[in-house]
Amino acid sequence: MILTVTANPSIDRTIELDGPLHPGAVHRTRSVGDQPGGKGVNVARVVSAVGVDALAVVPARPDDPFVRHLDDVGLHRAAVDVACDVRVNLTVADPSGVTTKINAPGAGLDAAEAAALTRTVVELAAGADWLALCGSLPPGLPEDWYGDLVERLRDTDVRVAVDTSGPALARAAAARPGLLKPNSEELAELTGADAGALETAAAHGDPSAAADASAALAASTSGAVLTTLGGAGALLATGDGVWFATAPTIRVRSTVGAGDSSLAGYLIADRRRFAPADRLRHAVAYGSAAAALPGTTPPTPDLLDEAGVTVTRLS
Ligand SMILES: Nc1ncnc2c1ncn2[C@@H]1O[C@H](COP(=O)(O)OP(=O)(O)O)[C@@H](O)[C@H]1O
Ligand SMILES: O=P(O)(O)OC[C@H]1O[C@](O)(COP(=O)(O)O)[C@@H](O)[C@@H]1O
Repeated sequence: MILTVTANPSIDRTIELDGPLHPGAVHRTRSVGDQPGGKGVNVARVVSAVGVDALAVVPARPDDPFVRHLDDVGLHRAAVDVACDVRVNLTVADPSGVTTKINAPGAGLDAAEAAALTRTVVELAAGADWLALCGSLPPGLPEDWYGDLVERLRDTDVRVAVDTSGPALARAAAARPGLLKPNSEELAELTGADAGALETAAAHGDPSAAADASAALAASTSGAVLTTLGGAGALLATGDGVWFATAPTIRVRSTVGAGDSSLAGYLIADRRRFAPADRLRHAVAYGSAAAALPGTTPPTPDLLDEAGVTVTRLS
């Protein structure tokens, strides 16, 4: 079973415009739709769509509209009761595929709610193969919440993956999780590299700077590092080597949830005991399939273009 934790879930509201977004202008919408979101929710939706058991832990009141959205998509969930409303995150998508995200900070958890969330995660982790700790932390959870969970679960059978950003990512990386899923900006935050330069060089066929940074991070955690590079593809660094995969050519509809789908693809492939190059191929195929879908829609296996992904071993 793959257990995901979304400490700061969201209702993802996608607004599709009929033309390009111009700050200060009046726009007309082509469509507006809501989906349950937050990184761990997205990972669990992709994993369950292939028939692998997934359970999403979220803090949410039973009568929160977010829970109704989860039920609508049939996701198995463990909702920890909290007082506040789940946030609404906005995605503004223009017809050319440019997406602008506006994320709210999220509702605060009080000390009792935070303790209940931690207890639930630790209890459920006992029955999981992977625990994916995903997304930003809401007010009320300390920056080292993910790092503490990694340390607390170190001597158990569950393997822990972390996909977050900022100080929570730095703390989690220092706790040495089994898998980290940074994008180029997060890799840059952790290693001091220039994010734009990493992604641009990789897009021009030179992933060496991102590969070196990923390998250094993997060496410091003794785990795997799956670095996604947007349209340039992704890298996998482990103690056994570094692999680079290009992304298939797609028509981008919404990149929201693309990174989460990459992580899900990697976990699905790991559950199937694929070799590293094929875990990476799967991750990229899932990420790109998600980017070709509107809003936060999770990709299904029939949409994967694995043949369009070229994997090269770099070291
Ligand atoms: N323009 C694009 N063309 C093809 N694939 C893309 C594009 N943008 C993103 N992807 C896919 O989505 C994955 C994750 O994207 P990225 O932007 O790095 O993640 P995050 O959402 O975490 O920032 C990439 O590795 C790639 O497979
Ligand atoms: O927790 P954060 O960092 O605010 O991000 C939450 C947002 O990220 C998403 O999980 C999408 O993530 P990715 O685009 O990185 O895959 C949305 O569903 C959600 O609105």
